[in-house]
Amino acid sequence: MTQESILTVNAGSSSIKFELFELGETMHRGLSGKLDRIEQEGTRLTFSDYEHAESQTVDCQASDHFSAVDFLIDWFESKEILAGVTAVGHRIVHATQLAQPEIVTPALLDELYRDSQFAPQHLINELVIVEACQRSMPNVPQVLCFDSSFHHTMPRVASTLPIPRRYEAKGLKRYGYHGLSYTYLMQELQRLGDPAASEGRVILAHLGNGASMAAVRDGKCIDTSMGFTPAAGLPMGSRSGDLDPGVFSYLSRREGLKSDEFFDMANHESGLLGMSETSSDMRDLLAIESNDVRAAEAIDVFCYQAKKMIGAYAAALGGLDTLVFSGGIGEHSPEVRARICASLEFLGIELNDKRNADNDPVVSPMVSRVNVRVIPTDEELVIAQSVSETVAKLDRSFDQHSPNVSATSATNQGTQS
Ligand SMILES: Nc1ncnc2c1ncn2[C@@H]1O[C@H](COP(=O)(O)OP(=O)(O)O)[C@@H](O)[C@H]1O
Ligand SMILES: CC(=O)OP(=O)(O)O
Ligand SMILES: [Mg+2]
Repeated sequence: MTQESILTVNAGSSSIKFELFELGETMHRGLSGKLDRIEQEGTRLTFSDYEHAESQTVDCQASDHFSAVDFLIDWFESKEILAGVTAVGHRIVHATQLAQPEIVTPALLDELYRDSQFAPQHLINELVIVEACQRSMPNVPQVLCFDSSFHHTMPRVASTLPIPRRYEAKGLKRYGYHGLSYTYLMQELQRLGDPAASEGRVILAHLGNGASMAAVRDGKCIDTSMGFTPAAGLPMGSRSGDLDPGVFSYLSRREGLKSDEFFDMANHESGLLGMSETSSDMRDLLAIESNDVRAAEAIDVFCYQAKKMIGAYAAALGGLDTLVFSGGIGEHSPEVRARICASLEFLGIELNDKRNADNDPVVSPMVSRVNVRVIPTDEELVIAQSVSETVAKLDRSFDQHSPNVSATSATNQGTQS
């Protein structure tokens, strides 16, 4: 019998991650993988089974995101991965209004395509893969899980952009992203028994290729560093983060830079990559910084801006109880955590060198005013949980209206033989 499962899809600007959660009495992790380096040299698919953790790699001949999606769906079908899939969950970075996961409808897809300029590097890529999954699994519910939902609790003082009021009616405000990661981190804080999870002042630092922070008071987000688009806030792998608006007007007047060129510069050529002129990857820069002043400066700017953001959020929260590092850099780099936290003792932030070097779950000393934690994020689990809850709700409403129909019985008849 085919194993029933939920498929999660997390499409980013240059990668698509997926994972199967097998359904039984409890959910079990199955196959997972990542198609990365999309639109670069050497696009490849790496996958592994949870049980047999050794990963395998397949080369992918894809010139753009669209052909990479086709490649992935063909690979799923060739491996008969989709036959048991009863629901698919997608990470969608932006939805202007929606606070809860939603089952996709044609009207919702149209609305998201209309809004795609809110997150131009992400949203189109994500919607293309939703449609590909719909074509391949026409009878399977596709659940959209929104990054921006986590930040709906932000007060107006944090979400309002200081530009003429008329633009707000057109949707120009600060939305915030990385919300699925933040949802997981708050869930973990709760599970670990950290009292600040429900009552207290928490800063969550998701430092990956994209980087942001969120300030959370009594379990609710009150501010976050990404804003109208995911290009705002901290410097990132290749995104600038916050920029003086004068930079665009100056470059457009002096160098004739067009808005599309400015977009590419700020999103693809800036951040660690732009400052180091070498790489957007923190590991590469840490490896060469002792001999390369540009790499050293790029890391310094990244850590300095992160430190300032912590100071700003401690002020917004009226103090700090817990600081969480996550994302590829936050989880794996003792050096970056140490540089960010240096001289923040006045806020109660201290690191224990040994624990920090070991990437321990708690990297602050045993007795410390602020708990400094390292929590590996798990956006996939949040997506799978949301799918399971959303489909259960759908089942209940089917049960009320039509007792013989069940959404979870809708396995992928489109690909089953
Ligand atoms: N051991 C490490 N030390 C420093 N940086 C690391 C380490 N491992 C991963 N990283 C960095 O994490 C970043 C990628 O983060 P990740 O969260 O995996 O990215 P994505 O946003 O694509 O999900 C890269 O800059 C990478 O260099
Ligand atoms: C929203 C965002 O920046 O996501 P990522 O870090 O996955 O690029
Ligand atoms: Mg990520």
